[in-house]
Amino acid sequence: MKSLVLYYSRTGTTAKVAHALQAALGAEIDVITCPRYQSGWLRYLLAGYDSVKGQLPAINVPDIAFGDYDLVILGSPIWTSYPALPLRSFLAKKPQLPERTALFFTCGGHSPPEKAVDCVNDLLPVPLATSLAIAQEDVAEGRYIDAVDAFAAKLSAIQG
Ligand SMILES: Cc1cc2nc3c(=O)[nH]c(=O)nc-3n(C[C@H](O)[C@H](O)[C@H](O)COP(=O)(O)O)c2cc1C
Repeated sequence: MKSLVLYYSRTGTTAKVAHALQAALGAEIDVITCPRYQSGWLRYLLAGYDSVKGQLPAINVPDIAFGDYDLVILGSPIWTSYPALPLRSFLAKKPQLPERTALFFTCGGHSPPEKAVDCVNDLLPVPLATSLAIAQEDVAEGRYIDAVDAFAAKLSAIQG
């Protein structure tokens, strides 16, 4: 079974979870980048402003045939209660994702992830197989490995 973890991360939290998930699944991994929000406070404010406006940024996406995978797991932070704009830009391009697509978010923990999960489901032709949300604080303090392992076990069962 061929699986791919594809993530966007502005400050490294989502990247940590993505790499732990890759290791747990023996998956391939790749990244979406977005120069517009790269680093610093001004870029943070811009990310928040654009997110409220729903203004989708230019992104760099790896040149991969996503449909060739049995399972693709998307990863992203939550911004203003929604998926971070670079993931929304990616989904707006209507990539050919496999039927089994899953999702994880990292978040500050001050807004429930349901709205962001619904937003991704609205942008996909087939509903997500499953999803996970992990708080940034838990990642920073190393309390995410059990959740990632449980998620990986669930994903392996989905893969069959
Ligand atoms: C512009 C912006 C808006 C955010 N909005 C939310 C939010 O609505 N709810 C929440 O729980 N966290 C929010 N966060 C916090 C991020 O989701 C959290 O810090 C995440 O783990 C960062 O992931 P990263 O390090 O991979 O970029 C926001 C962060 C940014 C930059």
